[in-house]
Amino acid sequence: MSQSADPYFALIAPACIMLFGGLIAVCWWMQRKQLRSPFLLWLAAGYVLPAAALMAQSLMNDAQLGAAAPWTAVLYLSGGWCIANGMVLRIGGKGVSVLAGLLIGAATVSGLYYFSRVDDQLWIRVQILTLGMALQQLLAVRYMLTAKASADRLEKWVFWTYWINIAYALLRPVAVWLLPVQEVQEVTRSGYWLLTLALAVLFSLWFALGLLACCVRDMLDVLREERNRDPLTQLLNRRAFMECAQALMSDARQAPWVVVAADIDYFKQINDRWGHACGDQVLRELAQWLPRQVREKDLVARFGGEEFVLLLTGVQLQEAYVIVERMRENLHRHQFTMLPAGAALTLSFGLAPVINWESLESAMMQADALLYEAKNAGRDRVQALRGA
Ligand SMILES: Nc1nc2c(ncn2[C@@H]2O[C@H](COP(=O)(O)OP(=O)(O)OP(=O)(O)O)[C@@H](O)[C@H]2O)c(=O)[nH]1
Repeated sequence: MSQSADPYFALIAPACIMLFGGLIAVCWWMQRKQLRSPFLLWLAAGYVLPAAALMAQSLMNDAQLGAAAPWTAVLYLSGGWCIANGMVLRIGGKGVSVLAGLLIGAATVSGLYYFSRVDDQLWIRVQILTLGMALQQLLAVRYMLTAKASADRLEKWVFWTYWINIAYALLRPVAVWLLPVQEVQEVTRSGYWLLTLALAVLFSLWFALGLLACCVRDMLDVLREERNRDPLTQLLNRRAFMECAQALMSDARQAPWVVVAADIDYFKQINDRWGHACGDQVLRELAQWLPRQVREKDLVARFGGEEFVLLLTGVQLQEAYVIVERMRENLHRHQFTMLPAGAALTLSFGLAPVINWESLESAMMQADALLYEAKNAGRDRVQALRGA
């Protein structure tokens, strides 16, 4: 690299790697509030550190390369460890062993120190460093092999390109070794050498591209979730409820359906007596309790205030009435954490059958009207269409 006619030309590869590291760091910044996001910082470091080392080396002459070898190696090896750690955190692991990383690092740097200060051997240094980096990345393999295989194409891309990077890091020294060139200086100036180097950079960027695509996909998922969820309870909001209902009702095998309008009784008194924060906590807890009362394919949404809407799937109105009546009774026995023992919380319900997607809006209006009938009849009761 240092022998290049124009050393600044050699900065292109490390600049590209640095750019990818920077882009991954930007993804981390945008997702930093997500619990899982720190893995992105490790992956960004895994690109930035080796890129910095490669940049520095691109501007060095042979003597400087030898003198700086242990220091630049620390950057390369730390980068390899950061990538492995990021990969393990990404799949939900606790990270790779620091001790193993330090041991590999110490052994590699000692070898490099010897072959730069005691016996200056560029070729052996290159081999030792490549092996050290591959070993750092191999630390993630145990976790990756035990992780559940993902069916997602982007995840597969990231998984396999990681393997390709490790395999190539292990094979590259062998491939170069087989070259019929005796003098190391000739090797490092040969087109073949540069090709193997370019391939290493290419595989690494290919892997980073997959990672970035996953980051963008994850960000879009988060945005979609935020758009679809009620921020207080994390239940579906009205818009998402309608979207999900339309998708559900496009499958006639799921028919018939019943829409349920539910509203907390005297919720204002809870706010007034125990404070708005207590009211919020009651809403959150109720939002966790409601889905447990129905089946997984049923929809549960909060339309605002203390009003919830459910869409029960594959049930006649009579069956739905039994389900909701049981729900109403179960609620009497539920102790809300923020409410004093014995403080009752009740719901009033209105139920209306839904024939198809086109009739959902009118069924929701019927359920709403029935809910207010239930309120007027004394609350804590279930009101369904008479004669249905
Ligand atoms: N804590 C909290 N309160 C809310 C929220 N949204 C609406 N409320 C309150 O819910 C109360 C609803 O009051 P009302 O419409 O009179 O209904 P209610 O007291 O439940 O009486 P009925 O529905 O007639 O049984 C109001 O005091 C609102 O301020 C919320 O997100 N958090």
